[in-house]
Amino acid sequence: MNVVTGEEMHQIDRYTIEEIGLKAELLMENAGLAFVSSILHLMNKKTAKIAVLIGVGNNGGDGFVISRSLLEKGYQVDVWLIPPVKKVKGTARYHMEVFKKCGYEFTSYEAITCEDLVRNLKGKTHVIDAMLGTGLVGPLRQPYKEIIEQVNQLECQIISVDLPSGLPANGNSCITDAIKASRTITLQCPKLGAYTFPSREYYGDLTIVDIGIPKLAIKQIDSERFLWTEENVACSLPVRKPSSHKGSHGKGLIIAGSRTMTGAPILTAKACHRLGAGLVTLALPDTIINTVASQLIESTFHLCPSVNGEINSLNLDDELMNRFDAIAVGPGLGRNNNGEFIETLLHDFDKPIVIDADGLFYLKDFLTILAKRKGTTILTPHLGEFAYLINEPIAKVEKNRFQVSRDFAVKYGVYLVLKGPYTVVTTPGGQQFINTSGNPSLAKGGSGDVLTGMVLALLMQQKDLQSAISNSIFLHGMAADYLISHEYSPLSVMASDLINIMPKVLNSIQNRYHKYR
Ligand SMILES: NC(=O)C1=CN([C@@H]2O[C@H](COP(=O)(O)OP(=O)(O)OC[C@H]3O[C@@H](n4cnc5c(N)ncnc54)[C@H](OP(=O)(O)O)[C@@H]3O)[C@@H](O)[C@H]2O)[C@H](O)CC1
Ligand SMILES: [K+]
Repeated sequence: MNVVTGEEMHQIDRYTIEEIGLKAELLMENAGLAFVSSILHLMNKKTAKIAVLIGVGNNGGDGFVISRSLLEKGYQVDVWLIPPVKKVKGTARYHMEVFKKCGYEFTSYEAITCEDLVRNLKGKTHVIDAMLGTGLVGPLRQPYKEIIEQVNQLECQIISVDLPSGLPANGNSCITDAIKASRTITLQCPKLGAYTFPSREYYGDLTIVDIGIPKLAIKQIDSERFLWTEENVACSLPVRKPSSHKGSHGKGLIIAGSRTMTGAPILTAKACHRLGAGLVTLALPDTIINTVASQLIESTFHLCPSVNGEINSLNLDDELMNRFDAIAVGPGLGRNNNGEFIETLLHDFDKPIVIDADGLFYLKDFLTILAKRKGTTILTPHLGEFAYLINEPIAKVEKNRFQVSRDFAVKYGVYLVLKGPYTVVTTPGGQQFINTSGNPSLAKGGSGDVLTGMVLALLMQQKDLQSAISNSIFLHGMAADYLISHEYSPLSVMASDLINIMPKVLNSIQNRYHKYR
């Protein structure tokens, strides 16, 4: 599913209307009806008292269709038109006339004061925000500003049409005043701002509804941003052939661990086994082998000479190294040596390498080598690690995370996994895939180590690397979602729980989508 900017959405609308010939009035009707179908379950017809706030443009036009549809169904609805009536034009005007001809009325904000409106809204159970949508330009003007300030203080449910009014669709501009919705029903394509912070916090729960825009119109924009959903995972997870053997599912090497971080290699290796890797070897500092090996019965081990309890060199000749199909390096390595073995890997190993955690810390010194590397490289930083890697403040990375991660991935020819809420995977070609699973229970030590093992496992089993990476991230988040919907709280989930619950997560996805198997 494409994730679009406001401008891209307008291009899609234009193509649908002008080239394909679907009438704007019909699209608006579809939009309003799809919105209503998706909220009916939230409203009790006997007790719901609904207000619809209608703006000057087509978002307001959707509001007229929504109001008519709810009134036709017998709901109690008060409708408020915010701009002067004469300013309502085009498709919105058409639906305003239809609304009136059906015998319904609205109150014009022009004729009353803000206090009158607020008094009325205080008695409502639901306010539908159809004031402003993707056509917002610049800082919010009056009278929307004063109305939005008041609406945000109400205690009722606020449901926004397409996006919360006052919020820029693209998310990265400065937010002054915007509706703080309890729920947003987005029309056809999710907007970029819904996956950017702090913009996302204004959306509340997000639902995306189909309003009948043809796929061909969406293809025209040549967008490079997509959502990666459960359905994408279900259709692309590897299926084992009856004739397969352990060599068919990859031989992975994990270079991890140090004297003070013995848990990281255990988590990474266990997660890698759990997601189906054929063989997993752990390269560890020689001093911690007993501690780690006692927790891992499925892995084999390679001992590396250590200094200060951290790996100092790999002690792997080319032949030995090239027996592996992929390598993951970084979890719990420590930062007290010079990390020259990372340079060796980048030079000598031409198959996929996943670099995480302290591996990324060392990588900063070898970025020129990274840019020249022929083999595939996958970097999995969180915001802080990425900000350090590119020498920028965290706040700047957060605000422009789509742009900065794209710039980096294209410049260095890597797959960049920028972790956090709505983790973004950027391919070396610049396409971006936004993850839709997960919850704040993942913000805990060890959860990144688990993800690294999962990425390593799937990339050895799937031809398409982007699917392999996005699937690992989705399953990792889905494990956290599964846990908190089954008696865990976001406080209690531990990284090892993600690994332990994975069989149930895989089963649930495979059962639900058995048509793809
Ligand atoms: N996705 C679809 O296919 C469909 C979407 N629909 C809905 O249409 C809106 C987008 O409609 P549009 O008319 O382009 O935009 P808005 O509804 O946001 O209104 C734009 C007008 O708002 C005024 N404006 C702009 N910026 C500000 C501001 N900062 N402060 C106050 N007012 C502002 C301005 O009007 P003026 O008269 O004041 O100049 C703009 O012209 C989309 O979001 C969907 O909800 C269609 O229904 C169907 C298809
Ligand atoms: K809106």
